[in-house]
Amino acid sequence: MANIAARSKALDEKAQAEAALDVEEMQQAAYNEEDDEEDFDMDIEDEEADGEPFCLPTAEEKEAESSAGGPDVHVVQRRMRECVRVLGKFKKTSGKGSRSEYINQLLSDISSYYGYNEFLAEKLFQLFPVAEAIEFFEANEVARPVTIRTNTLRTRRRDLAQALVNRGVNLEPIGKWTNVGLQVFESNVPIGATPEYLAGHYMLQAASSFLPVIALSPQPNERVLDMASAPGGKTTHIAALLQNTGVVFANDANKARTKSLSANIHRLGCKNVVVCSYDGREFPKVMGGFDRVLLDAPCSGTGVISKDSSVKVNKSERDFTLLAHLQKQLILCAIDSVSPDSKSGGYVVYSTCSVTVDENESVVDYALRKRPNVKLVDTGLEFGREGYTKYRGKVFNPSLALTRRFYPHVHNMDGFYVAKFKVEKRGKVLKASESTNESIFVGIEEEELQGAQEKVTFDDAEDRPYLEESQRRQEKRLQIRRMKAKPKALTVEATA
Ligand SMILES: C[S@@+](CC[C@H](N)C(=O)[O-])C[C@H]1O[C@@H](n2cnc3c(N)ncnc32)[C@H](O)[C@@H]1O
Repeated sequence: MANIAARSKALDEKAQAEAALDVEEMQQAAYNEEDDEEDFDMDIEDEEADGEPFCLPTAEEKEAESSAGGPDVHVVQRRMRECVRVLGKFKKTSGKGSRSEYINQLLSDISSYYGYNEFLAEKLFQLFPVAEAIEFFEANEVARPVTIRTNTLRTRRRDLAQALVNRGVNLEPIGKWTNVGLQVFESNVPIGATPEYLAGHYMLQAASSFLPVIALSPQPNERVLDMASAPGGKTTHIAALLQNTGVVFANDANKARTKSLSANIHRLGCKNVVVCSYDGREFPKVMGGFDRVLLDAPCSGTGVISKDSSVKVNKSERDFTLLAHLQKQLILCAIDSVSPDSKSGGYVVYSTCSVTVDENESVVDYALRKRPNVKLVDTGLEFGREGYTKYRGKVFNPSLALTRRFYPHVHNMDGFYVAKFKVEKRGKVLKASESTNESIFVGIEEEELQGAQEKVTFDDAEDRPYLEESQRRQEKRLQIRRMKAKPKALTVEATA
């Protein structure tokens, strides 16, 4: 009896959790609807003028599509547009089928049209309201502007711009937020082989890559660790901001990649850099007490798909789990490598060129929970969207709003994420209260904390429910797809 009662309680709890998720999905749908209305008014009018009502394809139509080697590109385009329109106006459209049927159709069309595996298409789709998701996928098909960073150790931006203009390069400053960046519109010469390039007057660097270093804001004479640094775009930027004073330890676990790192350091005339090759998780045992640490973490690269389209098909759920695991270990080591007694610093910047929440907010939130002596601070960046404080049932520390997200379709730069932490003195530890998320000071013995911090452990149990939930949902979707793929007569028979 006790067993039955326990099972029934568990089932009730599960049903409650599912109901809560449904409410969340409906809220998200309503939010999407509000957001989509403005953008899609034009399309709606166009389609209505056609007078052709839109229906999802039947199982027979889909079978015909797949036996013809996949759907016609124009059919897919129209269907995506229609699904976005229907989803944007879902309550007002008396279309056949449920919201999830339209979403499944749209996801399947996004995968085939843009060439993503279904898992990644869905993961990225979930980040945005429906219409915006399409803008994101579209932006990934277009190359970002070519940008360069002036190496202020060798020249000034004005002089560099003049020298390049004289060679037939058409360029302009990137924007007010950087005083070293130039955007190249066209060039008569290969921009990676000009005499100025060879003389180290600039670095060919994506605009988004400037952001973590601007947030880090290294000050002259500081000791800085760049934990994952090859090929050195950010290391050389740090060295320049230090004006060749202090010291930058440029580390990368991949020894082969330290060759290009060293080459860039020499070309750009950085005299304050020491190159080393450790697994980042060995810090601070190898060396600690830094004023600032940059962790530009190894990531899935979902922010740079326009540069590397292989990401579309080669990333699985397991990759994201393993990457997040590594990122969580690295971020704790980065924090522990900072000296809380630093007079001028005491900061860690965490960045990725990925847009997924697993690799960004989840990692930062984890660090806040595991290291009560750190807090998030303003990145100092003038633009970028706020990081998520809630995402698909996960609730993060409210201070995650201080972190910044950058997107190709919004900022015309690679997708990027930047978070900045201040590391406090360990004797006076900031601890997030579990119930309120408010920060309170609690005294923790220095030794106790050191002991707790020596071993970087990873909380596998924490991610398990999310993995299980995602697996359950994936199975449910597959089931729906299988049912839809069955011939109609059979489906009727089975349900009768
Ligand atoms: C995003 S890239 C760094 C780009 C670099 N910061 C720049 O601006 O040029 C990530 C780097 O992390 C390195 N890496 C991967 N695992 C690592 C680990 N466990 N410890 C340190 N570095 C690691 C990779 O070799 C790769 O060079």
